Formats: sequence, C-alpha cells, structure tokens
Amino acid sequence: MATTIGSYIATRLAQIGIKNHFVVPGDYNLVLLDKLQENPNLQEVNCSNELNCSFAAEGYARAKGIAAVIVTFSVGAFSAFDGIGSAYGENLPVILISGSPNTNDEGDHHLLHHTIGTHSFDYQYEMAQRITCAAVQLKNAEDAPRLIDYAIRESLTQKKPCYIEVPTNMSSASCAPPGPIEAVLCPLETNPKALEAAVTSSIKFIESRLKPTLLAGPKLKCAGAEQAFIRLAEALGCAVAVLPAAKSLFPEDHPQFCGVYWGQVSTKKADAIIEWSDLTICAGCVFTDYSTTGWTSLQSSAHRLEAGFDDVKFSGHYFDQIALSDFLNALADRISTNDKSLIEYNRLRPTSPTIEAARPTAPITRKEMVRQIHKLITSETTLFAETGDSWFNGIQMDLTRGACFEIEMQWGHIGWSIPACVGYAVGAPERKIITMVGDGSFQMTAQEVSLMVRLKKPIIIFLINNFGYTIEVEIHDGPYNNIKNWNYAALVEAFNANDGKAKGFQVRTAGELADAIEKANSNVEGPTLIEIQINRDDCTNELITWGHFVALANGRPPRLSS
Ligand SMILES: Cc1ncc(Cn2nnc(CCOP(=O)(O)OP(=O)(O)O)c2C)c(N)n1
Ligand SMILES: [Mg+2]
Repeated sequence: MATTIGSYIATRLAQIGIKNHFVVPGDYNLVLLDKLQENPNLQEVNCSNELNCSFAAEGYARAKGIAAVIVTFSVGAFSAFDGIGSAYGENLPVILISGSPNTNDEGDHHLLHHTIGTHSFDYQYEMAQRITCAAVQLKNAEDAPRLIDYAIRESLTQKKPCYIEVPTNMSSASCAPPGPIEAVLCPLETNPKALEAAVTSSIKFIESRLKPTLLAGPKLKCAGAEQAFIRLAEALGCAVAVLPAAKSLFPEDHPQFCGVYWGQVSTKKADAIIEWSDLTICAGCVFTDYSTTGWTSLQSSAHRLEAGFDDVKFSGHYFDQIALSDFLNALADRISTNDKSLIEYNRLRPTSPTIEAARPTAPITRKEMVRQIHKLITSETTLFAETGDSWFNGIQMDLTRGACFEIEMQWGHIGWSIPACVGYAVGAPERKIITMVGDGSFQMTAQEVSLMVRLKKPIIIFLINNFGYTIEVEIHDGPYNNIKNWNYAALVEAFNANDGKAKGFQVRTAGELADAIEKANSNVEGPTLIEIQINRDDCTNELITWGHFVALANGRPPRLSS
C-alpha cells in the first residue's frame, strides 16, 4: 500500500533508532513536520535556532549513535551546516533534512523568499555535498525511496552526516512503502583475506619491537571498538594511553591506564612512556595540530601502527576493508604478551596530587573549582568540556569507571556544549550531565538553556567566567579577546518566565561554590548554572604551554615556492 514521502522518512528515522528529532519550523518544511508528527515513535524537540538545533542533534548522536535535524531552506540550513560540519569532523551520523522550494518554481522562473535571490535553488544541495557523505534531492516521488535509503545507509555505514532535501510539495506526494530496514542497515563488512593478511603482518611487525604501547583515539567510539580495544590491551599487557578526544573510551581505573597523551600537556606522565616506547599501536587515532600540541607530539610513522576506522597501516604496509573492532579482536586472539612498557611505566607512575580544600571564605580559584567539580563525578556522569580552558580542566579529571567525557576537539566550535549537552540528555536521560563552559563560549549559544528548562533537564552548568577568551589570549592576545560581561545567573532564570525551574548562582568564594553545588544537586526539575568568577590569568599551565606551541604552528612562515 502506497505511503507518502514524509511518512517514508518518518518510518526510516524510527526504524534506525531515532526517538526524538530536532526541529526549527519554516514554511518549506511544515508539511514534512506534520508527517513526522504522525509517526507515534517520533517526538519532535524544538530548538531556539538552527545552529543550536544542529548541535543538539550532534549531541543526541553522541548518546544514541544517530540523529536527525529538520530545518527550512537556506535561512535554516545555512546555520545548521555548522553543526553538520561538527558531525562530519566528529564522525557522527546526523541526518540533515531541509525543506526546499516547490518543484514547479524553478521551471516557472520564479524568485523566492528564503533564497539568495537567484532562479536556481540547487546551491544549498551543492554546499551540502561538501560536508556530508551523501546528499540527495527528492524531486521525483518514484525515486524518493531509493534516495532516502541511500543517504541513510551511507550515513550509518560511514558514521558521517547525510543530507536529504525535501521540496515543500513532495512531503505529501505518494511513493512506495519502505522495504525491509535490513537493506539500509549495512555495517562495514570486513574482507576475511584482508584481515588475515593485516593481522599476520602486524604481529610480525609488533613482535619485532621491544616495548610496544597502545594509544586509543576518538574513532574507537564510532567504530564500536571500545571493548575490542580493551581485549587487545589485556592480551598485550602493555601501557595504554588515550588521546584527549578519546578520554573515557578506556577505563581510567584500569591497571594499564597511563593517562591522556597530549605531548607536553599530557596527564600522568603519559608522554614519558609513549615517547619511550619503540612502537605505538594507535587505534582510531586522529592526529591534528590541536591533538599533537602544535605537531610537537606526533611520533614518526616508523614508530606507529595505525588501525583506522576501516584500514590498517604501518611502515611499508596498507590493508583496507577491515572494520576496526574485527582487527583489534583478531590481533588480541593471536598477539603474545609484552608488558615491558607497563613495567617501565609502573616505575614512573606518578601519585595523583591531592589538592587541599580551600577555606570557605577564600576567593574561589580554578584549582578549588576543579577540586569541587571532580568530587561530583560518578559512574553515571557525563562531563562535557567546552573549547577553552575547560578542555584542560576536564582532561585532568580522573574518571570513575562508567563516567563519560564529551569534547568537540576536531570542530572546536565554541558554544557547542550547551545545545549538545541538552541533545545528549534527550538521548540518554539516565545520565547525570555536568557541563564546563567558558563565558565566551556560553555567549554563543546561551539560548538553548531555554530547551533545558522546557524539557526539565537537571543539567549542571559550570560557567567559568574569566572575563574573556582566555584560550585565545594564550594563543595570541589582543583587544578582540575582551568581551562584554553578562549576569549569567540572572540570564538563565529569565528563561523560566512563569513556569521554569532554572536556577542561577554567582559564586566568588569556595564556600559559595560548595553551597551552590548543593543547591544544584537538589534542583531536579531544571538546569542549574553556577557562574564562577575567576581571574583571567588563573588558567591551567597546560593551556599556556599548549597555546604557545599552537601559536608557533600557526606562525610557520610560508614555504618559498621552488
Ligand atoms: C564559532 C567559533 N568562533 C571562534 C572561535 C575561536 N575561539 N576559540 N576559543 C575562543 C574563546 C573561548 O573563550 P571562553 O569560552 O571564555 O573559554 P576560556 O578559554 O576558558 O576563557 C574563541 C573566540 C571558535 N573556536 N569557534
Ligand atoms: Mg573565558
């Protein structure tokens, strides 16, 4: 029995595990939103703007592994592109669905609202092709099922966003009903011969080295390879570090854990052991200027074996069509133990510094703030660390087993954490969410606290007010790093209007912070923002070091053309 394109899309979204889709309405998508509303398995979530909407979907995908955001043409989609860029860089399958002009308008040579004023309307689709793994326009009802399934399949397989453009007169057009969802769910199939060759060569290479170590990267998560990584770690018995964007993907209470490897700003002396090792087996790693502290901590390729999302490479060898978890499991089955690096690390292993509690009347400092936030982390906590000194404060916090850590280090869009953490909260309502965000970042997307109020999400927001863009100051200072101060505590309570339960506190002493945290823990019907006012120079030493090397990397002189 025929269905409509809008209902076809709704069925597919529900079948791939989406329960909530994120929307901002516009006249080009209203009929489509109605069709999604008709599906009892879908519940729409309304955001304040399309930038936040796309980040909320990105956060939902961090919790659920898939997300959908529905916006209107051009004026909506252009903002949403920012969150799609994040999803691409962060390996998250977010489905961007945009309404678009009636299919007759181009042929009628019409000029339309919400466009750049040209007679052609394909520019958005062309832009979307650059930031998604698959982009389709549903201009023909008969072809729509094929295009919808293609876009969703590519997104799920590649763990990248896709784009589906739905002209306003097509949502209610009839089309064939969806076929079996199995035809859409096609996970990467490992080629057995490639796997065998990769494992045999890798073992030979690893066993030719004296003191291998393991390094976890962020793609372990999108590859669903965390458990396989732990199996390999325990089979090999070596020291194990994680990249900053992979924090929490390997248990930090594991006896083989040796910290976050981030060059000179590593934690727990992870750099000492990784750089002492003669081979680092990198699983799902992404090496960028930020994750290598301005390229100062990238091992030579001769000392790296890289197991990627779907390939394996090391000096003189390359194998592809291999799912990361298949490779790690097969290696774990056959690798011999070599615990030299762990023995060496245990010799170096630093004791965790205990930070003395400040007197209650003492002015609040960054150290005391970190000490008090750290105490809140349990196995149910998900800690969001926003771009800024919050990265460094978050990275240094030891995580109890089960605690999760979310960071957007590839895209690094300040303000991401506010919409992303509420989208995450929609996808994982059982998690206790703590967000650390700077004043500059918060000013980018503050409106989405309103969604936390609307959904009664008890998120605790630690707003570190150091009166400006400190991370930028440490990379390269200038008057542009100064921002207008806000009364952040008052702002969040403004979102209550007559029925909200948001609470805001401004704290200046250790005692006031402790008191505000107590109140936040008992505010279960809405978000609590605790604004912590600290001196701009009260930042981590790690940020200062990291900023110095990133600035050097940015400042490399242009190569003289030969
Ligand atoms: C959308 C976007 N625009 C500009 C930037 C550059 N940037 N990166 N970090 C910052 C400042 C962050 O300041 P805050 O959030 O206050 O964090 P702190 O470093 O703790 O002061 C900027 C302006 C950015 N990362 N993302
Ligand atoms: Mg700041």
